[in-house]
Amino acid sequence: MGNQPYYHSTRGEERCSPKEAILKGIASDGGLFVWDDLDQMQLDLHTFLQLDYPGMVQTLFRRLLWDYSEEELAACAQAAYGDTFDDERITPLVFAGKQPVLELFHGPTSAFKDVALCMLPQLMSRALAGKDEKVMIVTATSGDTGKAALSGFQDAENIGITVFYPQGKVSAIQRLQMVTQPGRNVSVCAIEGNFDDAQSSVKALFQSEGARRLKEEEHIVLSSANSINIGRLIPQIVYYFAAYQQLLQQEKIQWGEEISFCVPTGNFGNVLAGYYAKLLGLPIRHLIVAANENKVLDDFLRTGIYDRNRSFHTTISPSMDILISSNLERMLYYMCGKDSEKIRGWMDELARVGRYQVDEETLQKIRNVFLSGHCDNAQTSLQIERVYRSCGYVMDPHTAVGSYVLEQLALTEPCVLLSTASPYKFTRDVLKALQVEAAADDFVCMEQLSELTKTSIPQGLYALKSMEERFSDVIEVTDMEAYVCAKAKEVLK
Ligand SMILES: N[C@@H](CCOP(=O)(O)O)C(=O)O
Repeated sequence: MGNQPYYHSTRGEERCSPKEAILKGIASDGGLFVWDDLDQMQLDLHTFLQLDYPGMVQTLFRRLLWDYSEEELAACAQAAYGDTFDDERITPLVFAGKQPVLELFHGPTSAFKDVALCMLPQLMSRALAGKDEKVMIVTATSGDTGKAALSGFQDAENIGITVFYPQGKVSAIQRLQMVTQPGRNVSVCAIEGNFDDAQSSVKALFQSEGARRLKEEEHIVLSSANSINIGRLIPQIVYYFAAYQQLLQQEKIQWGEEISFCVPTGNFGNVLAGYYAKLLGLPIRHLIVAANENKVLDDFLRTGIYDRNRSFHTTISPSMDILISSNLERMLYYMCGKDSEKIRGWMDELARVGRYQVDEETLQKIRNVFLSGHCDNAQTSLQIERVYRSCGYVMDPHTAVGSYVLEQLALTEPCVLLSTASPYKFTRDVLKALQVEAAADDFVCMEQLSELTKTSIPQGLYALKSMEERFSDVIEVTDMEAYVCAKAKEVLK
């Protein structure tokens, strides 16, 4: 395979081709798949930035997903981005006053997850083709991934999907988006616990007796639609380049000028994609990790100590209510000199005592790129209001967290704020922030917000009004393994 990137576990030797890594989702030792030569595969920016969005996707994937044929990549790009987004730029760059904002929510479910989850099912189906196996996708969500994954995998051949969300800890619209999902191969279930409980149990499931038996007896393998799967992560790299391209086109920056990105962060997948874009040659100065009250990452970036032993806060930016940030492991891998033993040690400590401390050299390298800050609920609301009053731009609470943190840092270089979801997914909290008395009905709230701000309600969200709720299961975390095994047999029979 020459210089082709073989993916291997952050925690050891296990190696896979791209298709195998996508099918597996997570390595057998619990680590995440990475490729070592990422920083030696710089893209030719002059050529790359001339391409349209699908062209950038194909060029990048040709490098990183080398076992897909040209025909497969072209078909994947067409299916994912042909006519699924409501803006032909896919991720349009707009301005809130002087602040550049990359809107990532123009896909079918109105969250940034769509950019990758319109693509992952395409990649997964082609990786599965010709195999005597079926795949059960198991996904944990704190609100946005779940719906985007359900929508992307709906009725995919030989693939089933189960989504677990924390009961009472997602927005009303996020819940409705999931529990009304059509499709013969989908299931949705609430768990008694928080996102971390769901995600940890999903990871453990891959090593479980249930998974072993599904594979042996039913030829069903488990995979993931979370950003632990490299097939989820790679499509997200592209929009960092798209942002740079649009800034150049709008003559806001000079060719080669370094810029920064501010990323509302929970599971660290989105901001990690930005780091990968940097390693691939995009002139990025800083990546800003913006946290809500669950500020485990902000504390880590300040002290080098990752400590999840703290209270879990349920906030108005629920998709970021996370204390175990999975993809940090991949960033640490690159920053600590690609030392799997170190990673294994830190991740073992995290699992055993909920805490680890990185060495000073690694921390310095990290802080050279990553800055951070946090924002509480009250500041989030105030920020939504302040931005709206100052320039008429209406942002969702996650984007507002980023906006607040960015303002606190007062950087000198141009910085793009990533807007991760439509405000209409969080209408009640946005109206409250704008000092409007919200109606009891969520769809009237959408109309109120639309009237007030003269913005359009995303069709997919308003359509929920007439959709039937299909899923009402609520289970204990300890029952997740049995639930997935039963659903896999049911939907993939
Ligand atoms: N913020 C996410 C949590 C899962 O993150 P992912 O990027 O790893 O899928 C959500 O909204 O579900």
